[in-house]
Amino acid sequence: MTFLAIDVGNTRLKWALYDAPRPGATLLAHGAEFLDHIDRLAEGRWAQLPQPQHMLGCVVAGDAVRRRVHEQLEIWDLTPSWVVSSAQEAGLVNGYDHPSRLGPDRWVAMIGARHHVLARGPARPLVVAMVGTAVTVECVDAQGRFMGGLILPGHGIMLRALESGTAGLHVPTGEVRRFPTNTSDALTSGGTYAIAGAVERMVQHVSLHCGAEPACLMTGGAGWKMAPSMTRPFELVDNLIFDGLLEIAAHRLGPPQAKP
Ligand SMILES: Nc1ncnc2c1ncn2[C@@H]1O[C@H](COP(=O)(O)OP(=O)(O)O)[C@@H](O)[C@H]1O
Ligand SMILES: CC(C)(COP(=O)(O)O)[C@@H](O)C(=O)NCCC(=O)O
Ligand SMILES: [K+]
Repeated sequence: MTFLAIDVGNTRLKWALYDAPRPGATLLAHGAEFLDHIDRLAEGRWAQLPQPQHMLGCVVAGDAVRRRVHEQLEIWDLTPSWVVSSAQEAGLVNGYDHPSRLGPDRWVAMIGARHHVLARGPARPLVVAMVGTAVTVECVDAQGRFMGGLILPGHGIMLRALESGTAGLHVPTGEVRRFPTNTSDALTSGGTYAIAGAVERMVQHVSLHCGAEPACLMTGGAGWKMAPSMTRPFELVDNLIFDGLLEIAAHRLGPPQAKP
Protein backbone atom coordinates (compact mmCIF):
# COMPACT_ATOMS: atom_id res chain seq x y z
CA MET A 1 0.00 0.00 0.00
CA THR A 2 2.24 2.81 -1.27
CA PHE A 3 2.11 6.16 0.51
CA LEU A 4 3.11 9.57 -0.83
CA ALA A 5 4.18 12.17 1.76
CA ILE A 6 4.44 15.82 0.69
CA ASP A 7 5.81 18.81 2.61
CA VAL A 8 5.25 22.18 0.91
CA GLY A 9 7.24 24.94 2.61
CA ASN A 10 7.64 28.56 1.55
CA THR A 11 10.78 27.73 -0.48
CA ARG A 12 10.56 24.11 -1.64
CA LEU A 13 8.21 21.17 -2.05
CA LYS A 14 9.69 17.97 -0.61
CA TRP A 15 8.11 14.58 -1.41
CA ALA A 16 8.75 10.97 -0.48
CA LEU A 17 7.15 7.73 -1.65
CA TYR A 18 7.03 4.86 0.89
CA ASP A 19 5.93 1.25 0.49
CA ALA A 20 3.38 1.63 3.32
CA PRO A 21 1.70 4.35 5.44
CA ARG A 22 3.44 3.43 8.68
CA PRO A 23 6.58 4.37 10.61
CA GLY A 24 9.61 2.40 9.48
CA ALA A 25 8.21 1.95 5.96
CA THR A 26 10.75 1.58 3.15
CA LEU A 27 11.55 4.75 1.21
CA LEU A 28 11.05 4.04 -2.51
CA ALA A 29 11.80 7.48 -3.99
CA HIS A 30 12.06 11.09 -2.90
CA GLY A 31 12.81 14.56 -4.20
CA ALA A 32 12.65 18.31 -3.63
CA GLU A 33 11.71 21.14 -5.99
CA PHE A 34 11.79 24.89 -5.58
CA LEU A 35 8.20 26.19 -5.75
CA ASP A 36 8.89 27.78 -9.16
CA HIS A 37 9.47 24.30 -10.59
CA ILE A 38 6.61 22.27 -9.12
CA ASP A 39 4.39 22.57 -12.21
CA ARG A 40 6.56 20.02 -14.03
CA LEU A 41 6.42 17.26 -11.38
CA ALA A 42 3.65 15.28 -13.14
CA GLU A 43 5.62 15.09 -16.40
CA GLY A 44 8.96 14.79 -14.58
CA ARG A 45 9.90 12.77 -11.52
CA TRP A 46 6.34 11.75 -10.65
CA ALA A 47 5.73 10.31 -14.13
CA GLN A 48 8.06 7.40 -13.31
CA LEU A 49 6.51 6.53 -9.94
CA PRO A 50 4.03 3.72 -9.30
CA GLN A 51 0.53 4.95 -8.41
CA PRO A 52 0.49 5.89 -4.68
CA GLN A 53 -2.49 4.38 -2.79
CA HIS A 54 -2.56 7.10 -0.12
CA MET A 55 -1.28 10.63 0.10
CA LEU A 56 -0.92 12.93 3.11
CA GLY A 57 0.83 16.27 3.16
CA CYS A 58 1.30 19.54 4.93
CA VAL A 59 1.38 22.89 3.19
CA VAL A 60 2.20 26.35 4.54
CA ALA A 61 2.80 28.06 1.19
CA GLY A 62 -0.81 29.19 0.64
CA ASP A 63 -3.86 28.09 -1.34
CA ALA A 64 -2.52 29.03 -4.79
CA VAL A 65 0.47 26.72 -4.32
CA ARG A 66 -1.77 23.98 -2.90
CA ARG A 67 -3.92 24.18 -6.06
CA ARG A 68 -0.82 23.88 -8.23
CA VAL A 69 0.15 20.73 -6.32
CA HIS A 70 -3.37 19.32 -6.79
CA GLU A 71 -2.99 19.80 -10.54
CA GLN A 72 0.19 17.73 -10.51
CA LEU A 73 -1.47 15.02 -8.39
CA GLU A 74 -4.18 14.61 -11.05
CA ILE A 75 -2.02 12.03 -12.88
CA TRP A 76 -3.12 9.58 -10.17
CA ASP A 77 -6.44 8.37 -8.88
CA LEU A 78 -5.86 9.87 -5.44
CA THR A 79 -7.73 12.08 -2.98
CA PRO A 80 -5.26 14.69 -1.73
CA SER A 81 -5.32 15.06 2.04
CA TRP A 82 -3.60 17.84 3.99
CA VAL A 83 -2.96 17.97 7.73
CA VAL A 84 -4.70 20.72 9.69
CA SER A 85 -3.26 21.27 13.17
CA SER A 86 -5.78 20.05 15.74
CA ALA A 87 -6.18 19.88 19.52
CA GLN A 88 -4.59 16.43 19.56
CA GLU A 89 -3.21 13.90 17.11
CA ALA A 90 -1.01 10.79 17.19
CA GLY A 91 -0.28 11.10 20.91
CA LEU A 92 0.40 14.84 21.01
CA VAL A 93 -1.67 17.55 22.68
CA ASN A 94 -1.62 21.01 21.13
CA GLY A 95 -1.20 23.87 23.63
CA TYR A 96 -1.56 26.66 21.04
CA ASP A 97 -4.22 29.30 21.89
CA HIS A 98 -5.94 28.42 18.59
CA PRO A 99 -4.70 24.92 17.70
CA SER A 100 -5.74 25.16 14.03
CA ARG A 101 -3.62 28.31 13.55
CA LEU A 102 -0.42 26.45 14.30
CA GLY A 103 1.55 25.85 11.09
CA PRO A 104 0.83 22.22 10.08
CA ASP A 105 4.52 21.72 9.26
CA ARG A 106 5.37 22.54 12.87
CA TRP A 107 2.70 20.21 14.22
CA VAL A 108 3.71 17.33 11.96
CA ALA A 109 7.43 17.80 12.75
CA MET A 110 6.66 17.68 16.49
CA ILE A 111 4.71 14.45 16.03
CA GLY A 112 7.66 12.97 14.13
CA ALA A 113 10.08 14.20 16.79
CA ARG A 114 8.08 12.85 19.73
CA HIS A 115 7.90 9.37 18.18
CA HIS A 116 11.58 9.56 17.20
CA VAL A 117 12.46 10.10 20.88
CA LEU A 118 9.99 7.49 22.22
CA ALA A 119 11.41 4.89 19.83
CA ARG A 120 14.85 5.37 21.40
CA GLY A 121 14.16 5.66 25.13
CA PRO A 122 11.88 6.94 27.88
CA ALA A 123 9.65 9.98 27.39
CA ARG A 124 11.44 13.29 28.01
CA PRO A 125 10.94 16.93 27.13
CA LEU A 126 11.85 17.86 23.60
CA VAL A 127 13.09 20.89 21.69
CA VAL A 128 12.53 20.80 17.92
CA ALA A 129 14.35 23.37 15.79
CA MET A 130 13.22 23.54 12.15
CA VAL A 131 15.44 25.64 9.91
CA GLY A 132 13.70 26.42 6.62
CA THR A 133 12.53 29.69 5.09
CA ALA A 134 11.60 30.66 8.63
CA VAL A 135 13.02 29.10 11.78
CA THR A 136 10.72 27.55 14.37
CA VAL A 137 11.73 26.30 17.80
CA GLU A 138 9.15 24.16 19.59
CA CYS A 139 8.89 22.70 23.06
CA VAL A 140 7.04 19.45 23.78
CA ASP A 141 6.95 18.30 27.42
CA ALA A 142 7.56 14.73 28.60
CA GLN A 143 3.80 14.01 28.49
CA GLY A 144 3.59 14.96 24.82
CA ARG A 145 2.04 18.40 25.22
CA PHE A 146 3.20 21.14 22.82
CA MET A 147 3.87 23.98 25.25
CA GLY A 148 4.75 26.70 22.76
CA GLY A 149 7.34 27.73 20.23
CA LEU A 150 9.27 30.57 18.62
CA ILE A 151 9.13 31.81 15.03
CA LEU A 152 12.03 33.82 13.66
CA PRO A 153 13.34 34.71 10.22
CA GLY A 154 15.59 32.20 8.47
CA HIS A 155 19.05 33.06 7.10
CA GLY A 156 17.79 34.23 3.73
CA ILE A 157 15.06 36.49 5.10
CA MET A 158 17.43 38.04 7.63
CA LEU A 159 19.97 38.87 4.94
CA ARG A 160 17.36 40.25 2.53
CA ALA A 161 15.87 42.39 5.31
CA LEU A 162 19.29 43.85 6.10
CA GLU A 163 20.08 44.43 2.43
CA SER A 164 16.84 46.25 1.78
CA GLY A 165 16.94 48.28 5.01
CA THR A 166 20.49 49.63 4.72
CA ALA A 167 22.63 51.42 2.14
CA GLY A 168 25.86 49.51 2.61
CA LEU A 169 25.04 45.82 3.07
CA HIS A 170 25.26 44.16 -0.35
CA VAL A 171 27.91 41.47 -0.09
CA PRO A 172 28.34 37.78 -0.89
CA THR A 173 27.69 35.08 1.69
CA GLY A 174 30.50 34.82 4.21
CA GLU A 175 31.74 32.31 6.77
CA VAL A 176 30.58 31.80 10.33
CA ARG A 177 33.29 33.32 12.56
CA ARG A 178 33.39 34.02 16.30
CA PHE A 179 34.96 37.42 15.66
CA PRO A 180 34.05 38.41 12.08
CA THR A 181 36.37 41.01 10.51
CA ASN A 182 34.53 41.71 7.26
CA THR A 183 30.94 42.53 6.29
CA SER A 184 30.17 39.17 4.66
CA ASP A 185 31.35 37.18 7.66
CA ALA A 186 29.65 39.62 10.05
CA LEU A 187 26.27 39.11 8.33
CA THR A 188 26.52 35.35 8.00
CA SER A 189 27.72 34.96 11.58
CA GLY A 190 25.10 37.38 12.91
CA GLY A 191 22.27 35.39 11.33
CA THR A 192 23.65 32.03 12.40
CA TYR A 193 24.20 33.07 16.01
CA ALA A 194 20.81 34.80 16.17
CA ILE A 195 19.24 31.41 15.40
CA ALA A 196 21.61 29.50 17.69
CA GLY A 197 20.93 31.99 20.49
CA ALA A 198 17.14 31.70 20.18
CA VAL A 199 17.36 27.92 20.21
CA GLU A 200 19.66 27.99 23.25
CA ARG A 201 17.19 30.24 25.07
CA MET A 202 14.37 27.76 24.42
CA VAL A 203 16.53 24.91 25.73
CA GLN A 204 17.18 26.91 28.91
CA HIS A 205 13.47 27.69 29.34
CA VAL A 206 12.54 24.04 28.90
CA SER A 207 15.26 22.82 31.29
CA LEU A 208 14.10 25.26 33.97
CA HIS A 209 10.40 24.63 33.47
CA CYS A 210 10.54 20.84 33.16
CA GLY A 211 13.47 20.23 35.51
CA ALA A 212 15.08 17.94 32.94
CA GLU A 213 17.44 18.35 29.99
CA PRO A 214 15.39 18.12 26.81
CA ALA A 215 16.21 15.93 23.83
CA CYS A 216 17.26 18.36 21.07
CA LEU A 217 16.36 17.63 17.43
CA MET A 218 16.98 19.76 14.36
CA THR A 219 15.50 19.44 10.89
CA GLY A 220 14.81 21.54 7.76
CA GLY A 221 16.68 22.36 4.56
CA ALA A 222 19.20 24.62 6.26
CA GLY A 223 19.63 22.52 9.42
CA TRP A 224 23.02 21.18 8.35
CA LYS A 225 24.31 24.78 8.10
CA MET A 226 23.26 25.49 11.69
CA ALA A 227 24.44 22.26 13.33
CA PRO A 228 28.12 23.23 13.82
CA SER A 229 27.20 26.54 15.46
CA MET A 230 24.88 25.24 18.17
CA THR A 231 25.83 25.65 21.83
CA ARG A 232 24.97 22.02 22.58
CA PRO A 233 24.53 18.82 20.58
CA PHE A 234 21.44 18.72 18.36
CA GLU A 235 20.56 15.51 16.57
CA LEU A 236 20.10 16.40 12.90
CA VAL A 237 17.15 14.42 11.51
CA ASP A 238 16.64 14.68 7.74
CA ASN A 239 12.94 14.13 7.52
CA LEU A 240 11.00 14.80 10.73
CA ILE A 241 8.03 15.98 8.68
CA PHE A 242 7.92 12.73 6.67
CA ASP A 243 8.27 10.77 9.94
CA GLY A 244 5.34 12.76 11.35
CA LEU A 245 3.20 12.21 8.24
CA LEU A 246 3.85 8.43 8.47
CA GLU A 247 2.80 8.46 12.16
CA ILE A 248 -0.38 10.41 11.44
CA ALA A 249 -1.29 8.21 8.48
CA ALA A 250 -0.74 5.06 10.56
CA HIS A 251 -2.87 6.41 13.44
CA ARG A 252 -5.67 7.46 11.08
CA LEU A 253 -5.74 4.27 9.02
CA GLY A 254 -5.47 1.92 12.02
CA PRO A 255 -3.64 -1.43 12.07
CA PRO A 256 -2.99 -3.09 8.69
CA GLN A 257 -5.85 -5.35 7.56
CA ALA A 258 -5.03 -9.04 7.31
CA LYS A 259 -5.51 -10.34 3.75
CA PRO A 260 -8.57 -12.67 3.55
N1 LIG B 1 20.19 22.22 -1.65
C1 LIG B 1 19.41 23.20 -1.17
N2 LIG B 1 18.43 23.67 -1.91
C2 LIG B 1 17.64 24.63 -1.44
N3 LIG B 1 17.75 25.22 -0.27
C3 LIG B 1 18.71 24.80 0.50
C4 LIG B 1 19.58 23.77 0.11
N4 LIG B 1 20.38 23.55 1.11
C5 LIG B 1 20.04 24.39 2.06
N5 LIG B 1 19.07 25.19 1.71
C6 LIG B 1 18.49 26.22 2.55
O1 LIG B 1 17.29 25.71 3.07
C7 LIG B 1 16.25 26.68 3.02
C8 LIG B 1 15.01 26.02 2.55
O2 LIG B 1 14.77 24.92 3.37
P1 LIG B 1 13.41 24.15 3.26
O3 LIG B 1 13.39 23.23 4.43
O4 LIG B 1 13.20 23.61 1.91
O5 LIG B 1 12.41 25.37 3.52
P2 LIG B 1 10.84 25.41 3.45
O6 LIG B 1 10.36 24.17 4.16
O7 LIG B 1 10.51 26.66 4.18
O8 LIG B 1 10.45 25.44 2.01
C9 LIG B 1 16.68 27.75 2.07
O9 LIG B 1 16.43 29.00 2.66
C10 LIG B 1 18.18 27.53 1.89
O10 LIG B 1 18.90 28.50 2.61
C1 LIG C 1 6.19 29.57 10.63
C2 LIG C 1 6.00 29.13 9.19
C3 LIG C 1 5.97 30.33 8.28
C4 LIG C 1 7.21 28.25 8.80
O1 LIG C 1 7.24 28.08 7.40
P1 LIG C 1 8.48 27.44 6.61
O2 LIG C 1 9.75 28.02 7.11
O3 LIG C 1 8.43 25.95 6.89
O4 LIG C 1 8.23 27.69 5.16
C5 LIG C 1 4.70 28.27 9.04
O5 LIG C 1 4.73 27.21 9.95
C6 LIG C 1 3.44 29.08 9.23
O6 LIG C 1 3.00 29.77 8.35
N1 LIG C 1 2.83 28.98 10.44
C7 LIG C 1 1.55 29.60 10.77
C8 LIG C 1 1.64 30.46 12.00
C9 LIG C 1 1.98 29.74 13.27
O7 LIG C 1 2.50 28.60 13.25
O8 LIG C 1 1.71 30.30 14.34
K1 LIG D 1 8.90 23.41 6.34
